[in-house]
Amino acid sequence: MEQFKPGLEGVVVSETEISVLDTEVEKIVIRGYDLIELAKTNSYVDIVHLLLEGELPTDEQRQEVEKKLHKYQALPTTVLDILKLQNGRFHPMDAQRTGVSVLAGYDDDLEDRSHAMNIKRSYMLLAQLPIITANSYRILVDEPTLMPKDDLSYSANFLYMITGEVPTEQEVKIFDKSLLLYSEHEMPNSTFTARVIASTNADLYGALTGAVSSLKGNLHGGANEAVMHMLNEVSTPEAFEELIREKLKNKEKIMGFGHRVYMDRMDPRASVMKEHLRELSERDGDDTLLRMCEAGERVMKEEKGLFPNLDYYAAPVYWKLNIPIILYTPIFFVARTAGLTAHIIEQHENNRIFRPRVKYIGRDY
Ligand SMILES: CC(=O)SCCNC(=O)CCNC(=O)[C@H](O)C(C)(C)COP(=O)(O)OP(=O)(O)OC[C@H]1O[C@@H](n2cnc3c(N)ncnc32)[C@H](O)[C@@H]1OP(=O)(O)O
Ligand SMILES: O=C([O-])CC(=O)C(=O)O
Repeated sequence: MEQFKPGLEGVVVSETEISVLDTEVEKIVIRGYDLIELAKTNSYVDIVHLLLEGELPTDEQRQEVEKKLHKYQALPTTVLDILKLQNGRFHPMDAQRTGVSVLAGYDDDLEDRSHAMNIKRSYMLLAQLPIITANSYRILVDEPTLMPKDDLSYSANFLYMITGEVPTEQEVKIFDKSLLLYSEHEMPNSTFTARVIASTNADLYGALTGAVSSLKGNLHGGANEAVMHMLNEVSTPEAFEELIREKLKNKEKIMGFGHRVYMDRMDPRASVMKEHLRELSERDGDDTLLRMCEAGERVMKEEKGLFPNLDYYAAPVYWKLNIPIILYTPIFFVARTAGLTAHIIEQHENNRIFRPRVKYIGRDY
C-alpha cells in the first residue's frame, strides 16, 4: 500500500486557483495577491469579490457587492423561530449549522449546481449568516433580536447586531480587518471537509454545514474562544506566564500556538492582529492584555519553540471590541464562508470524488 501520512501532513489534495500558503516567500497568496498586503488597503467585502468573482472590485463593483449583501439580508423568519424553540440551548456555532441547513429548505433550485446559482447562494449566505450568528447569541441570553440597519456597512452591521451599539469607525476598521484575515487560508481542516463533501456532488449548504462542524473544534477555529478563556483565568503577565508553564508541565496544549504550516515563525495574520491589540490598548489606556499575550509568546518560544497563530491575537482583540467569547469562532465561520464557498464551487466545477485508502493494523486475516 502507498505511504501513510498521519493527518495528511504535506499531502497535496487539490489543484486550486484560490489560494496557497507559500512558505518560501512567506506569503498567504489569495488569487495571486498577498493577503497581508491586501489587509493594508482593502476591506473584507473586497476579498469577498476577489474570492467569488476572481478579481478585486472597482469602486463601482464594491458598491454593488455591498448593495447585494444588503438586498439578500431578508432572512426567512423560520430560522430564528427554530432557534427560539430550543429555549436558547444552541451554541451559536450549532445555530449556524442549523441555520445553513434550514436555508437549504428555502432554496427552490437546490439541485442546480451551476456557477451562477452557487455564486448567488454564496452572497445570500454571507448576507444572512451575520444575522443568524448575532441573533443566536441574543436568543441564547434572552435579549431582543436585532436586524441590520440600512445605513451601515456589512462589517459595521455585523458588529452592531452583536453588541447592540453602533460601532465607532476604529472598531469597524479593526473588526473588518479580522474578517479579512479570517476569510481564506488554503486547505485547513474545514475547507478540506467542505471539499470532501462537495466532491460527492452534495449541495453547497451540505458542504458548509460540514465545515462549521469542523471549525468548531478547538484544534481549529474553536481555539480563539479557548485562548480568551485562558487569558481570563488570570490578570497579570506574570500569572499568565506561570499558568502556561503549569499547563505545559501537565502536557496540555496551549491554545493559539502552533500551526501545521507555520512551524518556525508567527502566523503573519497574528502579527496584524497584534498591532490592532496595541491600538485598542492605547485607546483604552490599558495594555494589560497585550503584555499578558507577549508574556505567553515569550514562554512558548522559550519552552516549545512555538509561535502564535491568528486565533491567539484575534481573541483579545475581540474581547476589547466587547464581543461575547461564545461568538469568536462563529465570527471566524462567517468570515471564512467567503473562502469556503469559493472552494465548494471550484470542487463542483473540477471534481473527482475523494476516496483515499487505509493502512490496516487490525487482527490478522
Ligand atoms: C486559525 C486556526 O485554526 S490556527 C489553529 C488553531 N489551533 C490551536 O491553536 C490549537 C493548538 N495547536 C495545536 O493543537 C497544533 O499546533 C495544531 C493543531 C494547530 C497543529 O497540529 P499538528 O501540525 O498536528 O502538530 P502536533 O499537534 O502534532 O504538534 C507537534 C508537536 O508540537 C506540540 N504542540 C503543538 N502545538 C502545541 C501547543 N499549542 N501547545 C503545546 N504543544 C504543542 C505537540 O504536543 C507535539 O509535540 P510532541 O512531538 O512532543 O508530541
Ligand atoms: O490553516 C490552518 O490549518 C488553520 C488556519 O490557520 C485557518 O484556517 O485559518
